[in-house]
Amino acid sequence: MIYTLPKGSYSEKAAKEFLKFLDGEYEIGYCNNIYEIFEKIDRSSLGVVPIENSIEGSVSLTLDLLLEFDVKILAEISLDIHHCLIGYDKEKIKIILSHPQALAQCRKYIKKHGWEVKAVESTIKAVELIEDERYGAIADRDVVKYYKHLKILDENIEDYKNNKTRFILIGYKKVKFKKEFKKYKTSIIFELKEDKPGALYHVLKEFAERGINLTRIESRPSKRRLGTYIFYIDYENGLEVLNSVKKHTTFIKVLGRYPVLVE
Ligand SMILES: O=C(O)C(=O)Cc1ccccc1
Repeated sequence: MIYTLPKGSYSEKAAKEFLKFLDGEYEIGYCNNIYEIFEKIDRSSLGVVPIENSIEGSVSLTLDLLLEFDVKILAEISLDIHHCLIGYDKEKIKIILSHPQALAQCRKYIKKHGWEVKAVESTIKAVELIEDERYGAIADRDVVKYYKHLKILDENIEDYKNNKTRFILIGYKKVKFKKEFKKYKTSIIFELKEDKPGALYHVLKEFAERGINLTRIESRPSKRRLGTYIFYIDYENGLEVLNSVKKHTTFIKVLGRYPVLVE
């Protein structure tokens, strides 16, 4: 099984993209939300979740769950995301529903129309909640194949061009791909040992001195005390810097070294 968000979701599109590269047969299992995907994955199954968008930034729930669950990141792909307005009659819409990421990527468009906003757990949940012409949803154009009573009322409504979302393949088992890939990334989570000037610099210095390119660095609340953080770093290629980083941290979690299948 490969678990993802509901049929017609962007995450399902990403799961189908991963399956093109994966060795072996997988049935797609549909979950209502990202948390459920992490809960469902076991030693023999995989999951696909969104992790970062070019307009809105990281999917913080995914980042938090990567710390909470012992899953590994096995691969990543980036997909172009073109949002559509789905419903009955654009002129009669009062409330817009969608996943928080989709709402944020269309913030200007929504504000221009003065609509109320309701965040739900997926773009497909949003489409399912369109009770009457007062409601509109932001989702992929293909959803009207599954919800034939609804129409595409507007297209490419995202606020900025080149809107891309990075999706990760997650699981507990090693997977085989149908071909070799050149570009690899490693993702780690760590907490700084000391809260003093230069503490983060000393970690970054370990990468800089080895000429290792960081592709992402982000801090998330530690959830233990206001003002204390954990850090997420993605960097190109290998694991060789980890022993040097470890001495500056209270803990370090290696999420995986994995191929970038589609940029
Ligand atoms: O709800 C979906 O369809 C998802 O896959 C989550 C999402 C929402 C907006 C952009 C990318 C992924």
